[in-house]
Amino acid sequence: MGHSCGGSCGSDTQSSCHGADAQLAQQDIAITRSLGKIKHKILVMSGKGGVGKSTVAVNLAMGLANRGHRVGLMDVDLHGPDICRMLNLTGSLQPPENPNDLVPPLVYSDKLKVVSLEYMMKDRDDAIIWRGPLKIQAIRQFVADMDWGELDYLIVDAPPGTGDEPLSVAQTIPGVHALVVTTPQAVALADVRKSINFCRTVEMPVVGVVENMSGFICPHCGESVDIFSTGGGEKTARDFDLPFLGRVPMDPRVVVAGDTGKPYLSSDEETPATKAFAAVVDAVEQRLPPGKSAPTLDTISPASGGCGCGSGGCNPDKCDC
Ligand SMILES: Nc1ncnc2c1ncn2[C@@H]1O[C@H](COP(=O)(O)OP(=O)(O)OP(=O)(O)O)[C@@H](O)[C@H]1O
Repeated sequence: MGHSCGGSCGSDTQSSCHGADAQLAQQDIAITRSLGKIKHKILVMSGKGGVGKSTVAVNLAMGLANRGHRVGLMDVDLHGPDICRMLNLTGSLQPPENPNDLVPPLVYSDKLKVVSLEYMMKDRDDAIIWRGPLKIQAIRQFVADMDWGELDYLIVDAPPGTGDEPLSVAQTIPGVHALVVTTPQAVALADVRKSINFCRTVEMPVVGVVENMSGFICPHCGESVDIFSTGGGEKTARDFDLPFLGRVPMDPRVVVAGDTGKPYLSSDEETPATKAFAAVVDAVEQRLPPGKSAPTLDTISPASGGCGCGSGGCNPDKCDC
């Protein structure tokens, strides 16, 4: 009969516990190998569902790729993976010829590669009912197995909230920065503050806040109507001493673009929404320049003295106030 392992792995036997440790260590090596040639990794987060996180992720990826940067887009939203639909990508991931090789992502264009956890489902309309540890393991495996090659940016779309998926990404992808998407109304802003505090807790630097669905531009008279109010995202960014990356208005063409699988930024049309998305891309490029490695927590989310005091948390290692 086997004896219980004294560690925290919950394994029945010491040998299987050590086996699991070795497997995790192997996976860590594979993750480092898979992510080693990627300059910047950005996790697109939101406190609340339906605020346009996937829309921002797709258009950010598209905008960066349009400027000639090599971009990867990874959908780890197990419960509602939308990225492939938004890009009209219908292919499936092909296993490499040599089973020891990494899996090539789908190719959207020569500058944009895409993978989605959707490809782990037998039927894309199936609902996923997985407990936390299984989700964490799936995300680790997914990151470890992908052959991204050299990239300037990897954009990761996670489900809303501060659950297992964003936590797994924060813990699995070294050097990842969060980009927080919100809408301007008070209920969304309350949730976004939780997201920012989550980032502080897991020590994930925040590249900035985007306020989506900020005003509706009437297609008839061109006047802006503040359906969900406006300016709340910018104020929240200011309150937390974080960069504000821009405000994207509501535009029915954004919905059509997502539903028909043509990212809005792929159109040549100049509208307030395309200009706003382009401004967000400018801000990301400026804060995380493609030719440079990622700045540190202190430079990206400056707080008083760099310690976070007065803006949602204090890191005692850095605090001398
Ligand atoms: N600026 C915008 N103008 C008009 N519609 C928008 C805008 N941004 C997003 N939408 C629409 O809002 C809906 C929700 O967007 P999206 O799926 O990107 O949100 P999400 O936050 O990723 O959702 P989920 O919580 O399900 O992951 C979609 O129909 C999308 O087309």
